[in-house]
Amino acid sequence: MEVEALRSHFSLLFFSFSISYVVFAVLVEFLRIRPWWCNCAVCQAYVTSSWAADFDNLCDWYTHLLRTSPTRTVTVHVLGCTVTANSDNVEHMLKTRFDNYPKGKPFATILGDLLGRGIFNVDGDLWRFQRKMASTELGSAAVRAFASRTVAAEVGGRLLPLLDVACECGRVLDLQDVFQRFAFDNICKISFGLDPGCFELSLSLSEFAAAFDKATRLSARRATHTIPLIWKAKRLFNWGSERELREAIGLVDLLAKEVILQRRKLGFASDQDLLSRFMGCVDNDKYLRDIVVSFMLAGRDTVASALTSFFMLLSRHPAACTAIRDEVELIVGNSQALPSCDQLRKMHYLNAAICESMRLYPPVQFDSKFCLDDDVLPDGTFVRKGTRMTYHVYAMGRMEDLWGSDWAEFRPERWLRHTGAFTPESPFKYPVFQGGLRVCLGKEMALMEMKSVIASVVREFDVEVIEGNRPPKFAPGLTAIFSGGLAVRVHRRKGGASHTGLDARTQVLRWC
Ligand code: HEM
Repeated sequence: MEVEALRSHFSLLFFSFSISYVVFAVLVEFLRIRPWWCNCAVCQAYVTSSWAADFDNLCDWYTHLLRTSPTRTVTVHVLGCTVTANSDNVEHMLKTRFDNYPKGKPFATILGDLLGRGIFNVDGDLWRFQRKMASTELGSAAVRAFASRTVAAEVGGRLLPLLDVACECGRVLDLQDVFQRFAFDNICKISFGLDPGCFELSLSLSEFAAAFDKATRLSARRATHTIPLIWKAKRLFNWGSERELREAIGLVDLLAKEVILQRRKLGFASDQDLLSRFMGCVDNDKYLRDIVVSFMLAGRDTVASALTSFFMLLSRHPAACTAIRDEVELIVGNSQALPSCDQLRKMHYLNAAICESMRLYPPVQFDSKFCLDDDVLPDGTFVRKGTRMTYHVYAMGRMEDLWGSDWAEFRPERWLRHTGAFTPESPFKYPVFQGGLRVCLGKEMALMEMKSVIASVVREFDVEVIEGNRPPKFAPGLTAIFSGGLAVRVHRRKGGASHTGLDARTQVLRWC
């Protein structure tokens, strides 16, 4: 009887606590500056999703809004978000008034379950510590050389043999999936000193990859709610998408745990990879898990997305493909060896083609910060304290005032001087790798990785994109992933070397 009474007391207590929490959260939500309802045309189009009648992707709708705004800045009141495609505003946020535009607490809450205290999700000392460690590591000559050897081994030992096998059996490949596996292997080897082939996991790597995709997609979805209380309540009661997210993050945790375990097994004191360095000064496994997940996210989807859209564009621009082949032949000659780092550095046209492709299809389509104190942007827009301030990279690559009237054309030449030398653009006009104090730390590595893949693949294969002229549809998420992937058929070019030795076939099996 006493147990029964205790149980009903406990239930009552839990019930009252939940109700009080919900009432408290509702109050907090309503006291915020953000209106939860707004009749303006932009907010109505957002709330009712009527934009979808005219645009394939949300990013295309934002591009249209920003193009028609005289300041290239718009506000979506129901999201408490100001979006800009104005390069002066971007410089203001990322450099001039960096301290007024941190990631902020709301962002940390939205991505907190997935990224925890990893570099993407923190400000202040936690960010400075991780940035210092990572930039020392990724900037060192030894790591650059190691990264270049690793990428060459992945290209020669796994990627090219896989394409060979696909050629032989006339198989249709999802190129996006192939590049995700390739980029995942690379980031694990370079950042953690581990080959995913050695992981001892209860599920296959593709099941973990699917969980990773789901976790990023559902985390990003939180930011699209006009009333954040909805996802917070769902999380509290472990309902629907929030339950799915919790399960997916559970698998991501298992994968990160395995990475840390393997690194410990192999010993980390003498190793030079990024994770070993962090392990030398961090003894908190949850913090190490957050660091591992952030680097997986940084290195896998961004590079895979950039390579996938590159091959999609190349299939529509045969002249650019010929120009890349000519450049590779001129620099590498008839040698069967993969291009070296020095040779890749000399490929100016290829560099230009990659930048041009990411102008139209940036892997990170937009990025947000939070305004700490009331501010006025260079274009005169007033930004109230607590506003989410987003710079829209995808829209910026499509602005006539930034790129000229031929902005819609894929034209690598716009990045080349008359001498043929590559000329970079201001990172605030082209914030594909962000700019200012939090500029991407993996930029050079990513460019080397992409050049190595493209130079090696176009030399030996023709990549035919199946039904390649449809505009791509992006899956919602933190990076630009094509929903449905990119279906291709690969054909070996005359004189292309075969990579299908027995050894290579065994390697390929892991990716099939
Ligand atoms: C094409 C490939 C890539 C693109 C387009 C890209 C783009 C970006 C962008 C836009 C940010 C800013 C994100 C934010 O603050 O919210 C960023 C940050 C970062 N990226 Fe990359 N990235 C790429 C590849 C890589 C790779 C391969 C690494 C590998 C190590 C990497 C490591 C990082 C790190 C550590 C940061 C955080 C910097 C900080 O907050 O101080 N990225 N990247």
